[in-house]
Parts: sequence; structure tokens; C-alpha cells
Amino acid sequence: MPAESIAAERAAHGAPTSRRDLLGESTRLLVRAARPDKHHFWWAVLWLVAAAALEALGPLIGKFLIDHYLLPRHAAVAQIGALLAGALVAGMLSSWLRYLQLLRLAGLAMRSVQRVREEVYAHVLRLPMAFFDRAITGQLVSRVTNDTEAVKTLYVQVLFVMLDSVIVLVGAAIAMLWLDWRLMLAVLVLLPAVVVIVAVYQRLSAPAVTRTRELRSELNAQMAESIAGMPVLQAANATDRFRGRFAGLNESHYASRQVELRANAWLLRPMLDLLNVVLLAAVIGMFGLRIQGGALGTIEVGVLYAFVSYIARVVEPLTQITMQFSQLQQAMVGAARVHTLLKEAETPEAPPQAEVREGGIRIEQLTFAYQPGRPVLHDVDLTIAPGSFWGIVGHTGSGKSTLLSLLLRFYPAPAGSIRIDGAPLDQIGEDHLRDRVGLVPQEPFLLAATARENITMGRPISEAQVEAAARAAQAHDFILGLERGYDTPLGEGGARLSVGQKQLIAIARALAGDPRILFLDEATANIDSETEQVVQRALASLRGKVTIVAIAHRLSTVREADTIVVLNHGRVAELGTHDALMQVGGGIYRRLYELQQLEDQDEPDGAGSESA
Ligand SMILES: Nc1ncnc2c1ncn2[C@@H]1O[C@H](COP(=O)(O)OP(=O)(O)OP(=O)(O)O)[C@@H](O)[C@H]1O
Repeated sequence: MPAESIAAERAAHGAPTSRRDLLGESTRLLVRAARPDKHHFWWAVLWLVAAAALEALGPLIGKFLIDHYLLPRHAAVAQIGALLAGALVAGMLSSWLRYLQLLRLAGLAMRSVQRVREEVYAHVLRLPMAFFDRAITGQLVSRVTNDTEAVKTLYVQVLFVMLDSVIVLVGAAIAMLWLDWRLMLAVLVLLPAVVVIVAVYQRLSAPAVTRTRELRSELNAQMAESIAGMPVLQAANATDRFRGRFAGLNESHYASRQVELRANAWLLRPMLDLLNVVLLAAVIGMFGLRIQGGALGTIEVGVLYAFVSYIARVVEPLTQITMQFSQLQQAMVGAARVHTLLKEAETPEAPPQAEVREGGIRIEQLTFAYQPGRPVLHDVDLTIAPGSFWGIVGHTGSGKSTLLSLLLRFYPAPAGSIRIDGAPLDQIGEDHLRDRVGLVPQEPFLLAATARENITMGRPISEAQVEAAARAAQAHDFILGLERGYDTPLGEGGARLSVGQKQLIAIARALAGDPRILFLDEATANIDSETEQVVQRALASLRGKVTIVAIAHRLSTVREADTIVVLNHGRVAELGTHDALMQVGGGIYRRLYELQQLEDQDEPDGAGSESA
């Protein structure tokens, strides 16, 4: 990604804050994830409508009983019995339909969330490295887990409660309209009051809801960071400070939740209860006026009964809808954050036009900047022949890792500045490139899995290939020495192995894909001299078969290289074999080498890590 767009992305990072954005983005996410299950949705709506209609029958039957049998004192047992049985059957049928719709909607909600979670994870795996420069692991994890869980709440609230409430509301409104449209108007006129209550509530609590969510993901982030850096944290005696910081965050989270809850407790429930009373008073008041005017016929007592029942049915769903608002808002914030993450541009996939065949690399006029106007590599020109062994050395910050990242296409280099076997790097298909190019990073990243799984990394690699790679990496013997050989679980992060052994597994993994090019990023920085020699032997055995580009702080690792590049402030300062570079009087390489020799004399154990 060009430096400009990295900066632009950085500026654009973060969840949307305006309410319209939240609603729009959350809805888009919900609809998209639920689309494959839309037939379930429509069935559920159908069941709900039928259930609401059956439910609306209850008060109507009640009205009929009062008007036709109770008030006229007409004891027609059979008819009354039939009406009561009808009400019972309608009630049972309605419950059964609700059960059916619940099954459909719950299934839809869970499958949709499953889809969202998988999509988010797959998306994160395809994001460019520039994204991870600014991403905070804990927050990212929080998006994939907590925020997708919040999306489920959204489905549950929107689909179960809201949909149900709206349909019951419409059913009751139709029944009231049929009974007495003037009374129905009196009830409806008061309904906008609910909209006002909800709007005021939202305005008061929305910032607190967003902040609560942010604080929760900060809590997660701090927890993740602390666990990852526990040895440093304890050694630096920083636990008290971290505990204090965590407590501070936790307190802010509590305060923010309090603001939300207060808005809920002071505004929502009391106002809605008040509304209920006002509605009842309005209906009863209208009846009172009619009595005074002498306009009340006996037949209207049944209507009064039905209205009082319906008002309860109207107010309950409204209460439900508004009471859910706090959770709904949290869920919307979560969904919008998931949506924002999904909008992050993925690494553009090159249409596979070219292939890595022999592993020759040509770098031409390569200039690269992470931030606009601050290049960290300048006019780098290198031609690396297939099968050759190159070392890259230089002071800290001279651009070695950046060069490697560009060669690995973790960041896009300017068009045409890097070619592999004559083809521009960006024209090589992603899968093919990753198959043909292996990386051994400085920190060997091992999965909590067996030695074999750590080498194959899920690729379809035969047992023979795994063993051949392990042999080439000089890892075969120590793996056989483990109690279950290749099937020995290595513990989390390879906890059971020494740093050197982990590094050899990482080399075996890189070789198992049968790469044409192998990059090593300070692969010997954390191992002792003895293990370094093992790595050197492994590299020597690959000479002529695989192009090797190794960044090394330890110059002994690349001493035997065909060519050593010395980078200085992002420029190629020196280039040649070890012997040639040692001849350069006052040269950087020679100074670095002599310095290291002095250090090695002071510290004969080298890096001093455990031996492999
Ligand atoms: N992701 C990044 N975003 C912004 N600047 C970066 C990034 N990575 C490295 N830099 C900057 O680029 C310059 C070169 O860094 P690079 O990591 O390539 O050096 P290096 O030679 O590998 O150093 P070291 O030996 O310490 O690993 C440094 O000034 C560094 O601050």
C-alpha cells in the first residue's frame, strides 16, 4: 500500500459515531448475513402474523360474551362454552405458532452470527500488514468475539422482540379500529409520545453506550497485552501500575454503564408506566363523557372491556421495544464496529499472471516510505541470482526488515521495482507466491500442536516431505528424540522446546513447502553459537537449490554468503563477499564485524540462549 493510503486509512480507522451511520451499517450487516436464510424469516413473519391475529381474537371473544350473554343475562350454556373453547384454542394455537416462529428466528440468528464471525475472521486473515501496524490485538479479538456476539443480540432484539411487538401492535390497532375508530384515534394520538421518549432516551444514553463498548474492548486489549508480555511485566515490577491502569479503565466502564442505566431507570420505565395510565384515563374518560351525554348503550361495555385489554397489549410491546433500546444500542455499536472492520481494504489479489520458477530476484530503483515524504529505502538496486545466498546487514533502522517485507509483498512496493524471474512481484498469484517463498521470522511462531502439524501448517504435505524438510533443517534428530516423535504436542507457542529448536522447526516449516526462495529475518538472533552452526549447516545444504536472503545481526550467519549487502540509512552502502568487504578500509561491514568479534571475546557464549 502506498504511504499516502496508509495514512488515509489510519485517519479513517474507527467505528462510525453518528446514529444514522450506526443504524445504516448495522442494518446492512444484518441483512447481508441473514440473506441465505431469508425464507426462514418470511415463514417466521407469517407465523407471527397468524399468532398475533389469534391473540387479538381473545378480547373480541370477551367483548362478544359480555355484550351478548353477560349483560342481557342470557345463559346459553352451549354458546358460552363454544366461545370459551374458541378462546382457549385460539390461545393455544397462537402459542404453538410463536414456538414455531421462535425456532425459525433463533436458527436464523445463530446461523447469521456464525456467518458474520467466520467472515470477520477470514477478512482479518486477508488484511494487509499495514493494518496490523496500527491494530491492537486485544481490540481486534474483541471485535471477532464480543462484537459479533453483540450482533446476535441485534438479531434477537430486532427479530424477536421488535418484530413481535410491531405485529402485535398492528393486530391490536386493527381490532380497535374495527371496534370503535374514535377511541382507537384517542389511543393512537398518544403513541407519538413513545417516539419522543425513545428519542430523548437515545440522545442521553447513546454517547455512554458507545463509550462503554470502547472501554470494554480496551479492557480486553489490556488483558491480552499483559498476558502476552507477562515475563517483561513481572520482571519490570510493573504489575501494580498495570493493575492501577486496569482498575482505572474498569472504573470508567462502570461510570459509563451507570449513565446508561440511569437514563434507563429515570426515563424509560416511569415514562412508559405514565403513558399506560394516561391511555387508560383517556379511554375511560371518553366513556365517562358518553355516559354524561346519555350516549352509552349497553353494547359499549364490551367495547370498554376489549379496549382496556388491548391497551395493555399495546403498551406492553411498546414497553418491550423501548426497554430493549439500551441493549439494542450496544448491539448496534458492536455491529457497526464489525462492519467497519469488514470495510478495511483487503490485500488486493493479483490475477495470477506469472510464476516463481527459479527464484531470481531483481530489485530496481526501489524507494519506499511508510509515511509520505519520509522514505526508509532509497534507490535500492540488487540482482540476486537463482540459488544464491545473500546476506543483508546494517545498523538498526537501516531498512533491512522493510526490504524483506517488500520482497514478501507484505507492503506493496512501487510498481515494477521488484521482479521475480523477470515478472513484476504484483503479478504473481497469492497462493503460488506463498507456496514458493518461505519465511523464517526472528521469533519462531509455533502453534499449540504437534511437531508435524507445526511443519505442515495445514498444507497437504506428505510424511516423507515433512521428514525431508526436517532433515534439511537439521531438526529431524531432535524431533525423533521427543517422546512421541513427530506426533509430540509442542505446547502453547512451542513452550516445550528451546529457542534454537523452535527456530529449526520454523526453518523446516519454510522448507516443507518446497520453496524456490527462502527469507530469513534475523533467524539466528536469539540462538547460541552452537545452534547457529546447525542453522548454517542447514543453509549450506540448500545452496544452489534455493535462493536464500538472510537478514542477520550476527555476521557469522552470513559470512559464507555469495554476496552481502550493507544497508545504511535505507541505501546500499556496500556490496560484496565477506572477504571483499573486509578489505574496505573504514567500511561499515568491517567495523561491524570487528565490533562483534570484540563482543564475542567478552562473551564467549554468544547470544547465550539454550542450545538446540
Ligand atoms: N510499520 C512501520 N511503519 C512506519 N515506520 C516503520 C515501520 N517499520 C519500520 N519503520 C521505520 O522504517 C525504518 C527502517 O526500519 P526497519 O525495521 O526496516 O529497519 P531494520 O534495519 O530492520 O532495523 P532492525 O535491525 O532494528 O530490525 C525505521 O526508521 C523504522 O522506524
